[in-house]
Amino acid sequence: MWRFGVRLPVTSRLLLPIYSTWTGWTCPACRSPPPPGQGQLWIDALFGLGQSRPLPAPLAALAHEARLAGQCIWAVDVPSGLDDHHGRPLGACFYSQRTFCLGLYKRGLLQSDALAAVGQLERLDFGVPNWVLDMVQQPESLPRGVTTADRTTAPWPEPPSAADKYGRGRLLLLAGSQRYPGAAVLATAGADASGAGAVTLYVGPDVARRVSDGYPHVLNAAAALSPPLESGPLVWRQLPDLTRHDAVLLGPGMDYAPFVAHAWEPLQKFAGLLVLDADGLNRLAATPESEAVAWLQGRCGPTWITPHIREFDRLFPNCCHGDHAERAAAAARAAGITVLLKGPRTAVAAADGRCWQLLEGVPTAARAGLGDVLAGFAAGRGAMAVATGDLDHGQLVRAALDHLHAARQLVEGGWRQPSPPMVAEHLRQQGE
Ligand SMILES: NC(=O)C1=CN([C@@H]2O[C@H](COP(=O)(O)OP(=O)(O)OC[C@H]3O[C@@H](n4cnc5c(N)ncnc54)[C@H](OP(=O)(O)O)[C@@H]3O)[C@@H](O)[C@H]2O)[C@@H](O)CC1
Ligand SMILES: Nc1ncnc2c1ncn2[C@@H]1O[C@H](COP(=O)(O)OP(=O)(O)O)[C@@H](O)[C@H]1O
Repeated sequence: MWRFGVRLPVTSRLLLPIYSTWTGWTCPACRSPPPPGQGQLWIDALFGLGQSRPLPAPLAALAHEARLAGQCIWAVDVPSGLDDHHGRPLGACFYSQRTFCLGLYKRGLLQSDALAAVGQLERLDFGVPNWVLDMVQQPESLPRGVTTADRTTAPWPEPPSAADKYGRGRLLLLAGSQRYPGAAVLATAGADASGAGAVTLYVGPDVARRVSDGYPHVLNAAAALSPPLESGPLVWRQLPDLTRHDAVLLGPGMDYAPFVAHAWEPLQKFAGLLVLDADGLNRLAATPESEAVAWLQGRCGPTWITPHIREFDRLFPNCCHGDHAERAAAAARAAGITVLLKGPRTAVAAADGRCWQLLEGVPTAARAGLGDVLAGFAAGRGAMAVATGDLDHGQLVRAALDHLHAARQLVEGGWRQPSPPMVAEHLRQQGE
Protein backbone atom coordinates (compact mmCIF):
# COMPACT_ATOMS: atom_id res chain seq x y z
CA MET A 1 0.00 0.00 0.00
CA TRP A 2 1.30 3.41 -0.86
CA ARG A 3 1.60 6.31 1.47
CA PHE A 4 0.63 9.73 0.34
CA GLY A 5 -0.52 13.11 1.46
CA VAL A 6 2.63 14.35 3.14
CA ARG A 7 3.81 17.80 2.08
CA LEU A 8 7.59 17.51 2.00
CA PRO A 9 9.54 20.76 2.10
CA VAL A 10 11.20 21.79 -1.15
CA THR A 11 13.63 24.65 -1.29
CA SER A 12 12.64 27.38 -3.73
CA ARG A 13 16.28 27.58 -4.82
CA LEU A 14 15.77 24.37 -6.79
CA LEU A 15 13.28 26.15 -8.97
CA LEU A 16 15.18 29.32 -9.61
CA PRO A 17 17.53 28.19 -12.40
CA ILE A 18 14.59 26.93 -14.42
CA TYR A 19 12.33 29.89 -13.87
CA SER A 20 15.21 32.17 -14.80
CA THR A 21 14.86 31.07 -18.44
CA TRP A 22 11.89 33.36 -18.91
CA THR A 23 12.78 36.06 -16.49
CA GLY A 24 16.03 37.12 -18.08
CA TRP A 25 18.28 35.42 -15.57
CA THR A 26 21.21 33.31 -16.60
CA CYS A 27 20.26 29.96 -18.19
CA PRO A 28 22.12 30.09 -21.52
CA ALA A 29 20.65 26.93 -23.03
CA CYS A 30 17.18 28.33 -23.66
CA ARG A 31 16.77 32.05 -24.25
CA SER A 32 13.15 32.08 -25.41
CA PRO A 33 10.09 30.02 -24.56
CA PRO A 34 9.85 26.83 -26.63
CA PRO A 35 7.09 26.98 -29.29
CA PRO A 36 4.21 24.70 -28.36
CA GLY A 37 2.78 22.07 -30.67
CA GLN A 38 6.05 21.23 -32.45
CA GLY A 39 5.89 17.55 -31.62
CA GLN A 40 8.38 17.64 -28.76
CA LEU A 41 7.72 16.42 -25.27
CA TRP A 42 7.96 19.07 -22.57
CA ILE A 43 9.01 18.20 -19.05
CA ASP A 44 7.34 20.58 -16.65
CA ALA A 45 9.64 20.80 -13.67
CA LEU A 46 9.07 24.48 -12.96
CA PHE A 47 7.05 24.62 -9.78
CA GLY A 48 6.32 21.78 -7.44
CA LEU A 49 4.83 21.46 -4.00
CA GLY A 50 3.15 24.25 -2.12
CA GLN A 51 2.12 26.48 -5.00
CA SER A 52 -0.30 29.12 -3.80
CA ARG A 53 0.01 31.91 -6.38
CA PRO A 54 -1.00 32.01 -10.04
CA LEU A 55 1.80 31.54 -12.56
CA PRO A 56 3.66 34.71 -13.55
CA ALA A 57 2.20 36.31 -16.69
CA PRO A 58 4.76 34.97 -19.26
CA LEU A 59 4.38 31.42 -17.97
CA ALA A 60 0.62 31.71 -17.79
CA ALA A 61 0.58 32.80 -21.45
CA LEU A 62 2.83 29.86 -22.38
CA ALA A 63 0.62 27.43 -20.47
CA HIS A 64 -2.41 28.79 -22.28
CA GLU A 65 -0.76 28.45 -25.71
CA ALA A 66 0.44 24.94 -24.86
CA ARG A 67 -3.06 23.89 -23.94
CA LEU A 68 -4.52 25.29 -27.15
CA ALA A 69 -1.83 23.53 -29.18
CA GLY A 70 -2.36 20.20 -27.38
CA GLN A 71 1.29 20.21 -26.31
CA CYS A 72 2.43 16.90 -24.84
CA ILE A 73 3.66 17.61 -21.29
CA TRP A 74 4.88 15.42 -18.47
CA ALA A 75 5.04 17.01 -15.05
CA VAL A 76 7.52 16.34 -12.30
CA ASP A 77 5.76 15.99 -8.94
CA VAL A 78 3.04 18.64 -9.45
CA PRO A 79 1.95 20.39 -12.68
CA SER A 80 2.96 24.06 -12.59
CA GLY A 81 -0.02 26.25 -11.78
CA LEU A 82 -1.79 23.64 -9.63
CA ASP A 83 -2.44 23.92 -5.90
CA ASP A 84 -1.44 20.41 -4.79
CA HIS A 85 -3.15 20.81 -1.42
CA HIS A 86 -6.70 21.54 -2.57
CA GLY A 87 -6.25 20.17 -6.08
CA ARG A 88 -7.34 23.32 -7.87
CA PRO A 89 -5.69 25.18 -10.75
CA LEU A 90 -4.54 28.57 -9.49
CA GLY A 91 -5.26 30.15 -12.87
CA ALA A 92 -3.47 29.08 -16.04
CA CYS A 93 -1.88 25.69 -15.55
CA PHE A 94 0.32 23.28 -17.49
CA TYR A 95 -2.01 20.37 -18.35
CA SER A 96 0.06 17.19 -18.31
CA GLN A 97 -0.60 13.83 -19.84
CA ARG A 98 1.46 12.23 -17.09
CA THR A 99 2.53 13.43 -13.67
CA PHE A 100 5.43 11.71 -11.93
CA CYS A 101 4.87 12.18 -8.26
CA LEU A 102 8.07 12.03 -6.22
CA GLY A 103 8.20 9.82 -3.17
CA LEU A 104 4.67 10.35 -1.92
CA TYR A 105 1.31 10.95 -3.52
CA LYS A 106 -0.04 14.43 -2.90
CA ARG A 107 -3.71 14.45 -1.99
CA GLY A 108 -4.57 17.43 -4.15
CA LEU A 109 -3.57 15.46 -7.25
CA LEU A 110 -6.46 13.04 -6.61
CA GLN A 111 -9.18 15.66 -6.41
CA SER A 112 -11.71 15.93 -9.23
CA ASP A 113 -10.68 19.49 -10.14
CA ALA A 114 -7.06 18.41 -10.55
CA LEU A 115 -7.48 15.30 -12.70
CA ALA A 116 -7.46 17.05 -16.08
CA ALA A 117 -4.18 18.82 -15.25
CA VAL A 118 -2.56 15.75 -13.68
CA GLY A 119 -3.31 13.16 -16.38
CA GLN A 120 -1.99 9.73 -15.54
CA LEU A 121 -0.49 9.82 -12.06
CA GLU A 122 2.60 7.73 -11.42
CA ARG A 123 4.75 7.57 -8.34
CA LEU A 124 8.52 7.56 -8.52
CA ASP A 125 10.16 5.96 -5.57
CA PHE A 126 13.47 7.71 -5.16
CA GLY A 127 14.59 5.64 -2.25
CA VAL A 128 13.33 7.41 0.84
CA PRO A 129 13.55 4.66 3.46
CA ASN A 130 10.29 3.46 4.99
CA TRP A 131 11.35 4.51 8.47
CA VAL A 132 11.63 8.11 7.28
CA LEU A 133 8.21 7.93 5.66
CA ASP A 134 6.80 6.51 8.89
CA MET A 135 8.23 9.48 10.74
CA VAL A 136 6.59 12.08 8.51
CA GLN A 137 3.26 10.31 8.18
CA GLN A 138 0.49 10.28 10.75
CA PRO A 139 -1.19 7.00 9.80
CA GLU A 140 -4.40 7.62 11.67
CA SER A 141 -5.19 10.85 9.88
CA LEU A 142 -4.14 10.10 6.31
CA PRO A 143 -5.87 7.90 3.80
CA ARG A 144 -3.94 5.07 2.24
CA GLY A 145 -3.67 5.29 -1.50
CA VAL A 146 -4.48 1.99 -3.18
CA THR A 147 -4.18 0.73 -6.73
CA THR A 148 -5.34 -2.42 -8.44
CA ALA A 149 -1.91 -3.87 -7.62
CA ASP A 150 -3.06 -3.95 -3.97
CA ARG A 151 -5.77 -6.49 -4.82
CA THR A 152 -3.29 -9.25 -4.11
CA THR A 153 -2.87 -8.22 -0.47
CA ALA A 154 -6.39 -6.96 0.27
CA PRO A 155 -8.61 -9.36 2.25
CA TRP A 156 -10.88 -11.76 0.43
CA PRO A 157 -13.53 -14.02 2.03
CA GLU A 158 -12.74 -17.70 1.47
CA PRO A 159 -15.59 -20.04 2.46
CA PRO A 160 -14.37 -23.47 3.59
CA SER A 161 -14.52 -26.07 0.86
CA ALA A 162 -17.07 -28.09 2.83
CA ALA A 163 -19.52 -25.16 2.97
CA ASP A 164 -22.77 -25.58 1.07
CA LYS A 165 -24.58 -22.80 -0.80
CA TYR A 166 -25.94 -21.35 2.45
CA GLY A 167 -22.47 -21.39 3.99
CA ARG A 168 -21.07 -19.35 1.07
CA GLY A 169 -22.93 -16.14 1.72
CA ARG A 170 -26.67 -15.51 1.66
CA LEU A 171 -27.59 -12.13 0.22
CA LEU A 172 -31.04 -10.56 0.16
CA LEU A 173 -31.54 -7.89 -2.51
CA LEU A 174 -34.14 -5.18 -2.07
CA ALA A 175 -33.86 -3.45 -5.42
CA GLY A 176 -35.70 -2.35 -8.55
CA SER A 177 -39.12 -0.89 -9.24
CA GLN A 178 -41.43 -0.41 -12.18
CA ARG A 179 -39.47 2.73 -13.01
CA TYR A 180 -36.02 1.17 -12.64
CA PRO A 181 -36.21 -2.59 -13.20
CA GLY A 182 -32.75 -2.47 -14.80
CA ALA A 183 -31.08 -1.48 -11.54
CA ALA A 184 -32.27 -4.77 -9.98
CA VAL A 185 -30.84 -6.69 -12.93
CA LEU A 186 -27.49 -4.89 -12.62
CA ALA A 187 -27.27 -5.31 -8.84
CA THR A 188 -28.08 -9.00 -9.32
CA ALA A 189 -25.34 -9.24 -11.95
CA GLY A 190 -22.86 -7.76 -9.46
CA ALA A 191 -24.04 -10.04 -6.66
CA ASP A 192 -23.84 -13.06 -8.94
CA ALA A 193 -20.28 -12.11 -9.92
CA SER A 194 -19.26 -12.02 -6.25
CA GLY A 195 -19.65 -15.78 -5.93
CA ALA A 196 -22.11 -15.53 -3.02
CA GLY A 197 -23.78 -18.90 -2.46
CA ALA A 198 -27.43 -17.80 -2.43
CA VAL A 199 -28.80 -14.54 -3.82
CA THR A 200 -32.46 -13.88 -3.03
CA LEU A 201 -34.57 -11.00 -4.33
CA TYR A 202 -37.54 -9.42 -2.66
CA VAL A 203 -39.27 -7.75 -5.59
CA GLY A 204 -42.61 -7.50 -7.40
CA PRO A 205 -43.47 -9.91 -10.24
CA ASP A 206 -42.48 -7.51 -13.07
CA VAL A 207 -38.98 -6.98 -11.75
CA ALA A 208 -38.63 -10.66 -10.82
CA ARG A 209 -39.39 -11.65 -14.42
CA ARG A 210 -36.74 -9.26 -15.75
CA VAL A 211 -34.14 -10.64 -13.37
CA SER A 212 -34.95 -14.32 -13.74
CA ASP A 213 -34.55 -14.09 -17.53
CA GLY A 214 -30.80 -13.68 -17.04
CA TYR A 215 -30.40 -15.21 -13.59
CA PRO A 216 -32.75 -18.19 -13.22
CA HIS A 217 -30.81 -19.42 -10.17
CA VAL A 218 -31.68 -16.28 -8.17
CA LEU A 219 -34.56 -16.80 -5.75
CA ASN A 220 -37.48 -14.43 -5.08
CA ALA A 221 -38.64 -14.29 -1.47
CA ALA A 222 -41.75 -12.34 -2.55
CA ALA A 223 -42.90 -14.96 -5.07
CA ALA A 224 -45.55 -16.47 -2.80
CA LEU A 225 -46.93 -13.19 -1.42
CA SER A 226 -50.63 -12.61 -1.82
CA PRO A 227 -51.42 -9.97 -2.89
CA PRO A 228 -48.10 -9.63 -4.72
CA LEU A 229 -45.69 -6.77 -4.02
CA GLU A 230 -46.69 -3.53 -5.75
CA SER A 231 -44.86 -2.81 -8.96
CA GLY A 232 -44.34 0.87 -8.06
CA PRO A 233 -41.64 2.03 -5.63
CA LEU A 234 -40.73 -0.98 -3.55
CA VAL A 235 -42.33 -0.68 -0.14
CA TRP A 236 -42.46 -3.58 2.23
CA ARG A 237 -45.46 -4.43 4.33
CA GLN A 238 -43.46 -7.21 5.83
CA LEU A 239 -39.88 -8.10 5.22
CA PRO A 240 -38.86 -11.73 4.85
CA ASP A 241 -37.06 -13.38 7.75
CA LEU A 242 -33.74 -11.52 7.76
CA THR A 243 -32.06 -14.03 10.06
CA ARG A 244 -31.90 -16.34 7.05
CA HIS A 245 -29.49 -13.97 5.32
CA ASP A 246 -25.92 -12.86 5.98
CA ALA A 247 -26.29 -9.53 4.22
CA VAL A 248 -29.04 -7.29 2.85
CA LEU A 249 -28.55 -4.82 0.00
CA LEU A 250 -31.17 -2.10 0.04
CA GLY A 251 -31.59 0.53 -2.60
CA PRO A 252 -30.59 0.22 -6.26
CA GLY A 253 -33.49 1.44 -8.42
CA MET A 254 -36.09 1.19 -5.63
CA ASP A 255 -37.46 4.61 -6.50
CA TYR A 256 -38.39 7.12 -3.89
CA ALA A 257 -40.69 6.35 -0.95
CA PRO A 258 -40.60 7.99 2.48
CA PHE A 259 -38.65 6.59 5.39
CA VAL A 260 -41.04 4.69 7.68
CA ALA A 261 -39.43 4.04 11.04
CA HIS A 262 -41.42 0.93 11.99
CA ALA A 263 -40.93 -0.66 8.55
CA TRP A 264 -37.18 -0.10 8.87
CA GLU A 265 -36.99 -1.52 12.38
CA PRO A 266 -36.18 -5.12 11.33
CA LEU A 267 -33.34 -3.72 9.24
CA GLN A 268 -31.99 -1.85 12.23
CA LYS A 269 -32.15 -5.01 14.34
CA PHE A 270 -30.62 -7.18 11.62
CA ALA A 271 -27.33 -8.56 12.97
CA GLY A 272 -25.84 -9.23 9.55
CA LEU A 273 -24.34 -6.74 7.12
CA LEU A 274 -26.63 -4.02 5.75
CA VAL A 275 -25.49 -2.35 2.53
CA LEU A 276 -27.32 0.86 1.64
CA ASP A 277 -27.11 2.30 -1.86
CA ALA A 278 -29.06 4.75 -4.06
CA ASP A 279 -32.72 4.98 -2.95
CA GLY A 280 -31.99 3.17 0.30
CA LEU A 281 -29.82 6.18 1.12
CA ASN A 282 -32.29 8.65 -0.36
CA ARG A 283 -35.10 7.26 1.79
CA LEU A 284 -33.01 7.50 4.92
CA ALA A 285 -32.00 11.01 3.88
CA ALA A 286 -35.66 12.01 4.01
CA THR A 287 -35.25 12.21 7.80
CA PRO A 288 -33.12 14.99 9.35
CA GLU A 289 -29.41 14.16 9.40
CA SER A 290 -29.33 13.73 13.18
CA GLU A 291 -32.12 11.11 13.01
CA ALA A 292 -30.50 9.29 10.10
CA VAL A 293 -27.21 9.21 12.02
CA ALA A 294 -29.00 7.96 15.15
CA TRP A 295 -30.69 5.23 13.09
CA LEU A 296 -27.33 4.13 11.69
CA GLN A 297 -25.69 4.26 15.13
CA GLY A 298 -28.51 2.06 16.43
CA ARG A 299 -27.87 -0.69 13.88
CA CYS A 300 -27.22 -4.08 15.50
CA GLY A 301 -24.88 -5.26 12.76
CA PRO A 302 -22.25 -3.64 10.54
CA THR A 303 -23.39 -1.17 7.87
CA TRP A 304 -21.74 -0.25 4.58
CA ILE A 305 -23.01 2.61 2.46
CA THR A 306 -22.07 3.24 -1.18
CA PRO A 307 -23.24 6.75 -2.13
CA HIS A 308 -22.19 8.94 -5.01
CA ILE A 309 -21.54 12.51 -3.97
CA ARG A 310 -25.15 13.74 -4.39
CA GLU A 311 -26.54 10.89 -2.32
CA PHE A 312 -23.84 11.60 0.25
CA ASP A 313 -24.75 15.30 0.38
CA ARG A 314 -28.43 14.48 0.92
CA LEU A 315 -27.68 12.13 3.79
CA PHE A 316 -24.81 14.02 5.44
CA PRO A 317 -25.29 17.72 4.69
CA ASN A 318 -23.14 18.57 7.71
CA CYS A 319 -20.15 16.50 6.56
CA CYS A 320 -19.35 19.11 3.96
CA HIS A 321 -15.77 20.05 4.76
CA GLY A 322 -12.62 18.76 3.15
CA ASP A 323 -11.94 16.49 0.24
CA HIS A 324 -13.66 13.23 -0.72
CA ALA A 325 -11.70 11.11 1.76
CA GLU A 326 -12.12 13.57 4.63
CA ARG A 327 -15.86 13.81 4.10
CA ALA A 328 -16.26 10.03 3.94
CA ALA A 329 -14.19 9.72 7.12
CA ALA A 330 -16.31 12.31 8.95
CA ALA A 331 -19.54 10.47 8.07
CA ALA A 332 -18.08 7.07 8.97
CA ARG A 333 -17.01 8.34 12.39
CA ALA A 334 -20.31 10.12 13.08
CA ALA A 335 -22.57 7.21 12.15
CA GLY A 336 -20.33 4.27 13.11
CA ILE A 337 -20.45 2.79 9.61
CA THR A 338 -18.19 2.15 6.61
CA VAL A 339 -18.58 4.68 3.80
CA LEU A 340 -17.59 4.05 0.19
CA LEU A 341 -17.88 7.45 -1.47
CA LYS A 342 -17.88 6.89 -5.23
CA GLY A 343 -16.36 9.26 -7.73
CA PRO A 344 -13.45 9.59 -10.12
CA ARG A 345 -11.19 8.59 -7.21
CA THR A 346 -13.36 6.60 -4.81
CA ALA A 347 -12.68 6.82 -1.06
CA VAL A 348 -13.53 4.25 1.62
CA ALA A 349 -13.61 5.18 5.30
CA ALA A 350 -14.29 3.02 8.33
CA ALA A 351 -15.61 4.12 11.71
CA ASP A 352 -12.33 3.10 13.37
CA GLY A 353 -10.50 5.86 11.47
CA ARG A 354 -9.01 3.76 8.70
CA CYS A 355 -9.38 5.33 5.29
CA TRP A 356 -8.35 4.42 1.75
CA GLN A 357 -8.46 6.27 -1.54
CA LEU A 358 -8.29 4.67 -4.96
CA LEU A 359 -5.51 6.27 -6.96
CA GLU A 360 -7.01 5.28 -10.30
CA GLY A 361 -10.31 5.45 -12.16
CA VAL A 362 -11.70 4.41 -15.53
CA PRO A 363 -13.74 7.38 -16.74
CA THR A 364 -15.04 5.77 -19.94
CA ALA A 365 -16.63 2.95 -17.93
CA ALA A 366 -18.46 5.41 -15.64
CA ARG A 367 -21.91 4.95 -17.17
CA ALA A 368 -25.37 4.80 -15.59
CA GLY A 369 -25.71 1.51 -13.77
CA LEU A 370 -22.02 0.91 -12.97
CA GLY A 371 -22.70 1.79 -9.33
CA ASP A 372 -25.53 -0.76 -9.16
CA VAL A 373 -23.09 -3.46 -10.24
CA LEU A 374 -20.63 -2.35 -7.55
CA ALA A 375 -23.32 -2.34 -4.85
CA GLY A 376 -24.40 -5.90 -5.73
CA PHE A 377 -20.82 -7.10 -5.95
CA ALA A 378 -19.74 -5.53 -2.65
CA ALA A 379 -22.85 -6.82 -0.86
CA GLY A 380 -22.24 -10.32 -2.22
CA ARG A 381 -18.65 -10.22 -1.01
CA GLY A 382 -19.85 -8.91 2.33
CA ALA A 383 -22.35 -11.77 2.64
CA MET A 384 -19.55 -14.27 2.00
CA ALA A 385 -17.37 -12.61 4.63
CA VAL A 386 -20.18 -12.66 7.21
CA ALA A 387 -20.76 -16.36 6.43
CA THR A 388 -17.10 -17.14 6.97
CA GLY A 389 -16.93 -14.96 10.09
CA ASP A 390 -14.20 -12.62 8.86
CA LEU A 391 -15.96 -9.45 7.76
CA ASP A 392 -13.52 -6.55 7.48
CA HIS A 393 -13.77 -3.06 5.99
CA GLY A 394 -10.84 -3.97 3.77
CA GLN A 395 -13.20 -6.24 1.81
CA LEU A 396 -15.14 -3.20 0.67
CA VAL A 397 -11.89 -1.67 -0.58
CA ARG A 398 -11.08 -4.92 -2.33
CA ALA A 399 -14.53 -4.98 -3.96
CA ALA A 400 -13.98 -1.44 -5.28
CA LEU A 401 -10.53 -2.41 -6.59
CA ASP A 402 -11.85 -5.53 -8.33
CA HIS A 403 -14.65 -3.50 -9.90
CA LEU A 404 -12.11 -0.94 -11.13
CA HIS A 405 -9.77 -3.66 -12.35
CA ALA A 406 -12.54 -5.34 -14.37
CA ALA A 407 -13.43 -2.04 -16.07
CA ARG A 408 -9.80 -1.27 -16.80
CA GLN A 409 -9.09 -4.69 -18.26
CA LEU A 410 -12.00 -4.26 -20.62
CA VAL A 411 -10.70 -0.87 -21.76
CA GLU A 412 -7.19 -2.25 -22.19
CA GLY A 413 -8.70 -5.15 -24.15
CA GLY A 414 -10.11 -2.68 -26.68
CA TRP A 415 -13.59 -1.97 -25.30
CA ARG A 416 -13.29 1.81 -25.02
CA GLN A 417 -16.63 2.30 -23.26
CA PRO A 418 -17.53 -0.96 -21.55
CA SER A 419 -21.11 -1.22 -20.33
CA PRO A 420 -22.06 -2.11 -16.73
CA PRO A 421 -23.22 -5.64 -17.72
CA MET A 422 -19.83 -6.20 -19.35
CA VAL A 423 -18.07 -5.09 -16.18
CA ALA A 424 -20.24 -7.49 -14.15
CA GLU A 425 -19.46 -10.35 -16.51
CA HIS A 426 -15.75 -9.57 -16.35
CA LEU A 427 -15.92 -9.47 -12.56
CA ARG A 428 -17.50 -12.90 -12.61
CA GLN A 429 -14.73 -14.24 -14.85
CA GLN A 430 -12.06 -12.64 -12.63
CA GLY A 431 -13.44 -14.54 -9.66
CA GLU A 432 -13.21 -17.93 -11.41
N1 LIG B 1 -30.77 0.85 -15.35
C1 LIG B 1 -31.37 1.37 -14.28
O1 LIG B 1 -32.48 1.03 -13.96
C2 LIG B 1 -30.64 2.37 -13.48
C3 LIG B 1 -31.26 2.94 -12.38
N2 LIG B 1 -30.66 3.80 -11.58
C4 LIG B 1 -31.44 4.29 -10.48
O2 LIG B 1 -31.88 5.58 -10.79
C5 LIG B 1 -32.26 6.22 -9.59
C6 LIG B 1 -31.68 7.60 -9.58
O3 LIG B 1 -30.26 7.52 -9.43
P1 LIG B 1 -29.34 8.76 -9.80
O4 LIG B 1 -28.00 8.48 -9.27
O5 LIG B 1 -29.41 9.05 -11.25
O6 LIG B 1 -30.11 9.90 -9.02
P2 LIG B 1 -29.64 11.15 -8.19
O7 LIG B 1 -28.99 10.77 -6.93
O8 LIG B 1 -30.79 12.07 -8.08
O9 LIG B 1 -28.54 11.82 -9.11
C7 LIG B 1 -28.97 12.33 -10.27
C8 LIG B 1 -28.28 13.65 -10.41
O10 LIG B 1 -28.00 13.76 -11.74
C9 LIG B 1 -28.69 14.85 -12.28
N3 LIG B 1 -29.31 14.40 -13.50
C10 LIG B 1 -30.27 13.48 -13.67
N4 LIG B 1 -30.56 13.34 -14.96
C11 LIG B 1 -29.74 14.22 -15.59
C12 LIG B 1 -29.56 14.54 -16.95
N5 LIG B 1 -30.26 13.92 -17.93
N6 LIG B 1 -28.63 15.48 -17.25
C13 LIG B 1 -27.93 16.09 -16.28
N7 LIG B 1 -28.08 15.81 -14.98
C14 LIG B 1 -28.97 14.88 -14.67
C15 LIG B 1 -29.73 15.28 -11.28
O11 LIG B 1 -29.79 16.66 -11.31
P3 LIG B 1 -31.22 17.42 -11.19
O12 LIG B 1 -32.20 16.65 -12.05
O13 LIG B 1 -31.56 17.34 -9.75
O14 LIG B 1 -30.93 18.77 -11.70
C16 LIG B 1 -29.16 14.76 -9.98
O15 LIG B 1 -28.36 15.75 -9.38
C17 LIG B 1 -31.75 5.34 -8.45
O16 LIG B 1 -32.81 4.54 -8.01
C18 LIG B 1 -30.75 4.47 -9.15
O17 LIG B 1 -30.52 3.24 -8.50
C19 LIG B 1 -29.28 4.22 -11.77
O18 LIG B 1 -28.54 3.44 -10.88
C20 LIG B 1 -28.82 4.03 -13.20
C21 LIG B 1 -29.24 2.72 -13.81
N1 LIG C 1 -15.02 10.51 -13.77
C1 LIG C 1 -14.99 9.26 -13.33
N2 LIG C 1 -13.90 8.50 -13.56
C2 LIG C 1 -13.88 7.22 -13.15
N3 LIG C 1 -14.88 6.61 -12.49
C3 LIG C 1 -15.97 7.33 -12.22
C4 LIG C 1 -16.09 8.69 -12.62
N4 LIG C 1 -17.32 9.13 -12.24
C5 LIG C 1 -17.93 8.11 -11.61
N5 LIG C 1 -17.13 7.03 -11.60
C6 LIG C 1 -17.46 5.69 -11.07
O1 LIG C 1 -18.64 5.23 -11.75
C7 LIG C 1 -19.54 4.58 -10.87
C8 LIG C 1 -20.86 5.36 -10.87
O2 LIG C 1 -21.72 4.95 -9.85
P1 LIG C 1 -23.11 5.68 -9.61
O3 LIG C 1 -22.93 7.16 -9.64
O4 LIG C 1 -23.71 5.08 -8.41
O5 LIG C 1 -23.93 5.27 -10.90
P2 LIG C 1 -25.32 4.54 -11.05
O6 LIG C 1 -26.17 5.00 -9.90
O7 LIG C 1 -25.82 5.03 -12.35
O8 LIG C 1 -25.08 3.08 -11.02
C9 LIG C 1 -18.83 4.55 -9.54
O9 LIG C 1 -18.11 3.33 -9.43
C10 LIG C 1 -17.84 5.72 -9.62
O10 LIG C 1 -16.71 5.56 -8.79
